[in-house]
Amino acid sequence: MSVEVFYDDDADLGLIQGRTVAVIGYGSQGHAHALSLRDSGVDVVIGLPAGSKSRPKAEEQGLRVRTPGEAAAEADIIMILAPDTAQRALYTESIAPHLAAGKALFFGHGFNIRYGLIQPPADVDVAMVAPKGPGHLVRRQYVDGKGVPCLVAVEQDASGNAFGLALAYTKAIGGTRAGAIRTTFTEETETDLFGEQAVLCGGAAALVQTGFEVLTEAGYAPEVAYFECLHELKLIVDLMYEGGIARMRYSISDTAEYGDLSRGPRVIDSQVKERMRTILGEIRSGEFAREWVAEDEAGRPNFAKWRAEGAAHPIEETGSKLRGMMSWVDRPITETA
Ligand SMILES: NC(=O)C1=CN([C@@H]2O[C@H](COP(=O)(O)OP(=O)(O)OC[C@H]3O[C@@H](n4cnc5c(N)ncnc54)[C@H](OP(=O)(O)O)[C@@H]3O)[C@@H](O)[C@H]2O)C=CC1
Ligand SMILES: CC[C@](O)(C(C)=O)C(=O)O
Ligand SMILES: [Mg+2]
Ligand SMILES: [Mg+2]
Repeated sequence: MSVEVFYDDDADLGLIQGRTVAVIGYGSQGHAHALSLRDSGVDVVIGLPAGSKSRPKAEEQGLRVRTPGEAAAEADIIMILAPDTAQRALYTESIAPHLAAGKALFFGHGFNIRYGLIQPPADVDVAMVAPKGPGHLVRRQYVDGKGVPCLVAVEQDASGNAFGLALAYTKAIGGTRAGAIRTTFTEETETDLFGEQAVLCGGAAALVQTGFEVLTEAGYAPEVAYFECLHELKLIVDLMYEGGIARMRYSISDTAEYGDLSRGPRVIDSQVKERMRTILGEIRSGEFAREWVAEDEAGRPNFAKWRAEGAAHPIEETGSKLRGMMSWVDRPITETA
């Protein structure tokens, strides 16, 4: 592999065990990091605003909960796991006043550092530990004695051992059991945004909706179109997840495979690839970040409109009826700890 990968034996838990970590935010990632850090012998304090609905959840787990400013003040390492759009104001109001030489500022995603929205002082370590999976999986794997691979990066090495400290943190949440890959804030941020926009979320959702529209507009039953364009996608993606595209092609019929090989490149053609390059260009130039920050500051009018349009798409009504027939689907996502 061309990347550097680090495992448990490369990381020294002792670097973090004697120190206090403030986990700011207790959502998907925050709860997983906090509980696993605590179970790894790290002193953890949670930072949440007074009215946060996450407070009772953290307190039920026996965690010490303070305001973000109080938590930042008492911690040596401050991990920001609040929503990306909340981080700039949170940093300015509650974290920056409590930073001092020798402290470390950690992130779970590089957005605010990559786009200069947060500019920490030169005498603190700035690092990232970004698990490559949702927080509930991160916690479940840790509890099962396993781990989710993490991307680890250092933006600023004031102490001379910021990477060692980040690896110790990664070990404490189980990441080095699976492997920690060294990257940069720039690489993590740009690839994460590209993946979610062009392929995983934006690309996949538009592909599913468009396929459903083509079938239903041609007169096919929405229920049948739903199965073909959305429901079965999970079966196909699970095969890819387990063994790559090759395994998926091994498992499907020859008829499906011939259709895949001959028609797939006609759907996702060179023009789509060119538009993907444009989207990557907007991410790299900062255009997307500026647009998203402005949208957020304006109260998210387009976000709300597009979200409502998506929720009103006919595929949602069809899906909600069909999922009612499948007792194993629609299970709420519950925390395992
Ligand atoms: N979700 C994921 O799987 C992944 C997320 N990340 C990154 O992790 C970070 C956190 O994301 P995620 O866990 O999804 O976030 P969530 O939306 O799940 O949780 C956010 C948490 O932050 C709290 N919060 C909201 N505003 C503030 C504030 N001003 N100060 C302090 N806490 C606040 C929320 O409290 P309340 O409940 O009251 O709203 C909630 O507890 C982001 O940088 C994200 O990009 C990285 C990898 C994967
Ligand atoms: C794919 C979406 C993601 O990037 C993630 C869970 O990794 C996110 O920002 O939520
Ligand atoms: Mg991601
Ligand atoms: Mg993301």
